[in-house]
Amino acid sequence: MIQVALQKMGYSDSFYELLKEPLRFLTVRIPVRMDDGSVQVFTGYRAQHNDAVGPTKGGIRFHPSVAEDEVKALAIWMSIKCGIADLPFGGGKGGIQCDPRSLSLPELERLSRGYVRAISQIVGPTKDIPAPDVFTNSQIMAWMTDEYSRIREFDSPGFITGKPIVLGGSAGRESSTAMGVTMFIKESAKVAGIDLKGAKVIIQGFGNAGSFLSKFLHDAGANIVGISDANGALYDCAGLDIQYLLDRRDSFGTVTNLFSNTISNQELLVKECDILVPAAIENQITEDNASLIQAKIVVEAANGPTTLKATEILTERGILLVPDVLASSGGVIVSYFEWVQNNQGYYWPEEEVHTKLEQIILKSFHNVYQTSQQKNIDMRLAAYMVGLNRLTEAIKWRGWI
Ligand SMILES: NC(=O)C1=CN([C@@H]2O[C@H](COP(=O)(O)OP(=O)(O)OC[C@H]3O[C@@H](n4cnc5c(N)ncnc54)[C@H](O)[C@@H]3O)[C@@H](O)[C@H]2O)C=CC1
Ligand SMILES: O=C(O)CCC(=O)C(=O)O
Repeated sequence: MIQVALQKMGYSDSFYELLKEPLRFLTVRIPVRMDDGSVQVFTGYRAQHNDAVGPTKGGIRFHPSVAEDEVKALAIWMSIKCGIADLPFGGGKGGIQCDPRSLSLPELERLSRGYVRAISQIVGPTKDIPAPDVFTNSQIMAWMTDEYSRIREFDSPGFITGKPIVLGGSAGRESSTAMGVTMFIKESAKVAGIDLKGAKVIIQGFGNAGSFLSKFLHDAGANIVGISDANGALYDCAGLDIQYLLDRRDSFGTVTNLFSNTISNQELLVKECDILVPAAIENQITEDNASLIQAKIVVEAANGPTTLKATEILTERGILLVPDVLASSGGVIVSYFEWVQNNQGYYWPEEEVHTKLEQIILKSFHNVYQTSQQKNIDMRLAAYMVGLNRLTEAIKWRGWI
């Protein structure tokens, strides 16, 4: 995508050579004392895609399938995402190969602190600012802030975002990814001529992004007919009882294990709906199921849920696809606000955060949508062209190319 976008923008191959890989990539090994006295060694990564625009920024994922290529791709997507929202950041991302669901809280704390010790040389408020992602949360950000502050010997809230409010977190950050997706859904429903009231919505993933989203859309009058988690999915064309599901989900976004009438994640994606929101992991909509998707709009809350071949199939079928680098930007936008507030030591009320978030989201959506209309290209390619603009300009001004 980067190559195609750069060619369309008239940039030389040198730009692609520079941007096709992260500038820096660190692999670390983290020894953790387990509760039974044994030591387990975990592998972690931190990728910094490009810092021409400013410090790199992006979440940390704890998941059994975290891999080098995945972390690199996620860091590159963060550069595009920050570019579209016009934030003064490049892209970064981190991850630890682990299953936090099988760790005790003390083990999780030791692992989180060990990771910060291992990457502390290359991160920091003016270098690279992490945040939550899959299976990480504000508690983990709090331990990480504390560890980093101890290493540096001063309180450093600007080292990481997604913190609890009492440690310098921003009002609205926890629900910001979903709030952003909700705003994108409202705008895309308008251009697709869909009334959100009564629209049937399927959401894959019931964690931070998916669960808040189900609440916001339900409150906006949409009918949530399907949800899922790592164990399975629930579908009811008459609509699910969202409040009941929210009350019963665990801290890892799992709820379907309480039901016997579940279907698989793959079955859920092709069920009847108006709006489909993948909000879990990568590579869920592929050439195997893209022709079976029944939604009129697909809004990617997750990073990388749709392959490029599937993007082509959906576009040919006239389905409006709002790509990840645009649709999931609410989180990093409010993370930027959190970092700004930490740097100022002055904190904004939630309404101010929402107003500022909405301004950026509306501008981003219409920039990308208009580019796609004017150039007759799909929203993903348009998003890459908009997102690469600031980065390529910064590279030129710095004289790197
Ligand atoms: N948390 C944030 O601020 C942001 C998250 N995202 C993206 O949104 C997606 C979801 O992230 P979060 O909600 O933060 O994570 P989370 O850890 O809070 O929730 C993840 C959800 O996905 C489900 N899941 C995990 N593995 C799965 C599998 N193999 N198949 C189906 N479902 C599975 C989990 O059961 C859970 O319901 C990810 O792609 C993440 O990168 C994007 C932007 C910001
Ligand atoms: O909030 C952030 O800084 C990054 C969020 C993130 O990892 C993402 O948008 O994928």
